[in-house]
Amino acid sequence: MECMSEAINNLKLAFLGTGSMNGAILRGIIASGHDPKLITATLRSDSRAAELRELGVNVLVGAEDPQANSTAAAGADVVFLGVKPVGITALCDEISAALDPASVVVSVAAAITLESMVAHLPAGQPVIRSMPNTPLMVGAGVVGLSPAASVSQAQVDSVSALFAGSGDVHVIDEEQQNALSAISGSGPAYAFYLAEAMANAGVALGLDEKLSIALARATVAGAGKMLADPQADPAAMRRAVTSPKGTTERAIAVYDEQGIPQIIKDGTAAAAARAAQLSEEVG
Ligand SMILES: NC(=O)C1=CN([C@@H]2O[C@H](COP(=O)(O)OP(=O)(O)OC[C@H]3O[C@@H](n4cnc5c(N)ncnc54)[C@H](O)[C@@H]3O)[C@@H](O)[C@H]2O)C=CC1
Ligand SMILES: O=C(O)[C@@H]1CCC=N1
Repeated sequence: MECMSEAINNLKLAFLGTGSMNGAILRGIIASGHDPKLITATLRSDSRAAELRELGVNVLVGAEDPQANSTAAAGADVVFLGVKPVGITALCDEISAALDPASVVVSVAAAITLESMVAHLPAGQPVIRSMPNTPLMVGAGVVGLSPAASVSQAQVDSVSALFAGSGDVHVIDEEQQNALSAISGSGPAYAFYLAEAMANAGVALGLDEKLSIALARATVAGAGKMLADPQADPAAMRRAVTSPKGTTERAIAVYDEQGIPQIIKDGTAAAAARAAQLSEEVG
């Protein structure tokens, strides 16, 4: 593992389209010790360039330099594609001539299949479909990786090690990507939604809004920290808070009666179905 961390420490990285998701991966990788001087990030406009430059990374802005993505990709060992799904194949076309045959292309886009990327990259180019999540930026993320047949085990290990400094890595069959996306890719939004709903509920119970937001935020964050233990059992932890004939029991009974578990199933099924639909539309 020490050898692997030495090997990945020298990798040159390119982040093409450095918005929320690529920005979170980049921050996680820097926080885990990667030299920012080995990283080049591109943006379409310069509105976020200053904050990226403050991290010590090289920033190229497409509006000022039409070659920005190709320049960043050239000579990079790993090239993260972080634009919206609809822009991924065009970005593959744009950078194809600049890519080194040994560079590993890692797409973070929902729904865009390996097959569609392979069709827009040079023959045999190593490419990985990934589904990360934004908590990577605080070292508490999750990512699912699905490598194409062109990717060697050593390359899978390198990309896994890059992510492993800031989160859990799961190598999965591509068929599972839409389901993983519905749970861990979108999942941070569900936790934030719960915090929002709890804050609003506190206000309805008469709490001051600022206090209610502070309570909801710290409670969801604290519960998340407890869940971070790999041995944590969410059901057992819920039961530990739920005293027989106590207050929590009443709340959970209402949630069960109103079908919250089924509602969560329906929501994640809708997210996975949307990914499949997006694959048809743009993949
Ligand atoms: N936001 C999230 O939590 C997650 C997002 N994703 C995936 O990440 C991808 C990006 O999503 P977000 O980061 O949320 O969007 P975003 O809009 O925050 O970031 C996209 C960035 O790409 C830039 N961009 C667009 N076209 C470009 C081009 N041709 N060259 C260089 N830069 C360009 C935009 O200016 C923007 O900064 C999507 O494909 C999405 O499916 C995956 C998992 C989670
Ligand atoms: O909402 C989306 O489409 C992306 C993929 C998972 C999280 N955000």
